[in-house]
Amino acid sequence: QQRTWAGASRIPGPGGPWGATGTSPLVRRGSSSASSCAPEVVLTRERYSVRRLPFSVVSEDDLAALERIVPGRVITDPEELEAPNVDWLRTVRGSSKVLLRPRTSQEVAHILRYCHERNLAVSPQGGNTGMVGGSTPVFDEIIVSTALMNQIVSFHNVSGVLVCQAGCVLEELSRYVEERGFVVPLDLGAKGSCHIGGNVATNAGGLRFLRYGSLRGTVLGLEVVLADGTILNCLTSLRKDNTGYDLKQLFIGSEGTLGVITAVSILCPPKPSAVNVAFLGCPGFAEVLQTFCTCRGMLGEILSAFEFMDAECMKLVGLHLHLACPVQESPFYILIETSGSGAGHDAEKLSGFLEQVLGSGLVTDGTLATDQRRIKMLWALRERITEALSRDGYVYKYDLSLPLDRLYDLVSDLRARLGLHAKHVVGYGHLGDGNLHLNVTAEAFSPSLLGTLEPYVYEWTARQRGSVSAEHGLGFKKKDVLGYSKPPEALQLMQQLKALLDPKGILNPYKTLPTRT
Ligand SMILES: O=C(O)CC[C@@H](O)C(=O)O
Ligand SMILES: [Zn+2]
Repeated sequence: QQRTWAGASRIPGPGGPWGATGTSPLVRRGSSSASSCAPEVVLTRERYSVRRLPFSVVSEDDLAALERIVPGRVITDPEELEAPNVDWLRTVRGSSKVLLRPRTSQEVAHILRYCHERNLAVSPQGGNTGMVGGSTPVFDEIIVSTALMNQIVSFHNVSGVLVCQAGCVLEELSRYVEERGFVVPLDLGAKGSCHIGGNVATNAGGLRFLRYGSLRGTVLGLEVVLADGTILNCLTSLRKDNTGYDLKQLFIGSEGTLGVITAVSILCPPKPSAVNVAFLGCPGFAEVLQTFCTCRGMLGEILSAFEFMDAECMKLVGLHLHLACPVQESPFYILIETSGSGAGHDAEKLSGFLEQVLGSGLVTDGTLATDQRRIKMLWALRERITEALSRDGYVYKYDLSLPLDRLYDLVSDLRARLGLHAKHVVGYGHLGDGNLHLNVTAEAFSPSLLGTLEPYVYEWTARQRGSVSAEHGLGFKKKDVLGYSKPPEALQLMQQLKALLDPKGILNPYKTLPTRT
């Protein structure tokens, strides 16, 4: 099986779940089949003591009926079901016995109509690259995979509007529109495996958020199949359409709990002709923030990414991925990307900015890339942190929105609090969006370490009026902490919307909304 990370690929070697150790980008997010030496993942229902809801159990008659809906695309082979039952982080595992591969929205509609009637639970699945266990079943839910729904429907080369099925892989869409002079307004480390439908269902943020904003703005229309099999065709390509409630927003970020997204219409901006990446070393977090202010002031409209990582992250990408630090060792590193339409103009602005931050001591060392190969190399240091962390052990992940001036305090605080109980406590993320990725690694999952981290991290975040999930969603792992970021009235309305759209609760159960006690 081919495994890819950020577009690069290789065949897995014998060296463990991530293949042989080496220098190439090896890991495909979304496939946890890995090699046979990978330790078994504990069943979600056991690790988290979940109670199965009273759904029907798939019978032989059901299998025959489903076979009539998607002939030859009903998968029941336990070996083939292993990977889709486990998340790519290998932290949650369901026990689904059936995976379906529809090709069309009509087939999805037939499947859901049938499951609704029979009270069978469904777990929609795209690339299975999420961070919060949102796309893997918890018990025996039927997995409905979008893998074969991978057709581009249309692309308009004046407006840049792309319409495609939900199962298109992000990187393939990027390649397609780039050949036509546009870019997809979304980019993330899992681009080689994630599906656009899953991206929209989770309202994925990613690396272009600072420039192009949320999918809530760039997704123009959606086609969604509701729990009872109704096809809701809101697949408009209009930029402006102020008629009634904006129903698509309900499904963006609903993680497959309100409907299954089957097609999307997305506005692609023109491809910038001049791209530069600067990688800088900073002496402290205060200087990182100062550099951000200076950068916004001096680069203005050409700034397209402002990412940061701490020294621990750099240590881990060096240790596990053999990526070399391109600048002098520093406590913090910043990656700045500019995207514009005039190479000369952008270069002039950038050199003025670099002169300023180096001269004032905000930055101690830096390197600049203008060619594709070096740009990719610098981005790899930031994009592949997740992969390096996964090789370090069990990873506790927190994805927080915090006020910029307090953004790193929680990392330092936890490092002191956890001491030797953790292997590494790292902080990195989309600083330009106020989004911290706080990750803690340990040799193995431990309930006591989890107890030290939670609810501490969530309480800390709530005190700052931050968000307990900036961009990864809630899925299975974070569903019970929603109340730290939303008031009880909002939670209640969410429950009511769920009951309205999915009265039997068959769509992605045990996800997004808190367990009712
Ligand atoms: O692994 C994580 O915690 C973050 C993953 C992703 O959102 C990123 O920004 O690299
Ligand atoms: Zn991120």
